[in-house]
Amino acid sequence: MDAEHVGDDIVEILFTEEQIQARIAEMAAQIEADYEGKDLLIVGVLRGAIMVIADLARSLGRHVEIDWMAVSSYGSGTKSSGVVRILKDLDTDIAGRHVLIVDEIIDTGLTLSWLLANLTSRGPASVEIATLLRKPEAVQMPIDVKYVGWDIPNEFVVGYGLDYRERYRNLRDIGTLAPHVYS
Ligand SMILES: O=P(O)(O)OC[C@H]1O[C@H](OP(=O)(O)OP(=O)(O)O)[C@H](O)[C@@H]1O
Ligand code: HPA
Ligand SMILES: [Mg+2]
Repeated sequence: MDAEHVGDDIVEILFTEEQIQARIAEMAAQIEADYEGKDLLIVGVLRGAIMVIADLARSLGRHVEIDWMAVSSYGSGTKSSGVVRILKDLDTDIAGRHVLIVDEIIDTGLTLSWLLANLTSRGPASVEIATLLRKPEAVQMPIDVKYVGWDIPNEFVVGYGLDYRERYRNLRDIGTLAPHVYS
């Protein structure tokens, strides 16, 4: 039977709402310092990054433009398919712009290494990556990531934008899903 409450299938909370907000504020301070005097375009990776972008952008006390790309490599499962598809491209011409790609998780690295190459080919002044979470043990495609919230173990996590079959994105905390949900 379906769980009634969004938190019902969470076995362990890894990061609470408060911890997430505090870490994002620290990342925002670092980004502000690094981009002082430069224009900044944040590229959010739909759909998982919606919460990070909403909170990171509001933690920045400076002007910032936000655009979105939708790519998908996971479909409905817990394993990357390795094939990245553009579902929605940027509306902005990024040539000559300082671009910061923001996502909520780097797992195998396939999505962001592909996106980094794709955006780099458009001639931006700079491209960097910020991610709230990274799984060092899962990486198949090493990438330079300038801003990382936390490195986490190789477990499937949900909440704060992260989904399993489109559910749990609206959980305020980040946690691990009970294996019975997907096994
Ligand atoms: O490092 P990787 O193994 O490539 O995994 C990371 C990517 O996978 C998830 O997106 P997903 O394709 O599930 O789309 P979603 O954001 O709509 O959930 C997540 O939001 C990252 O963008
Ligand atoms: O651990 C994860 N949880 C949810 N979505 C994901 N996409 C890549 N890794 C994950
Ligand atoms: Mg997903």
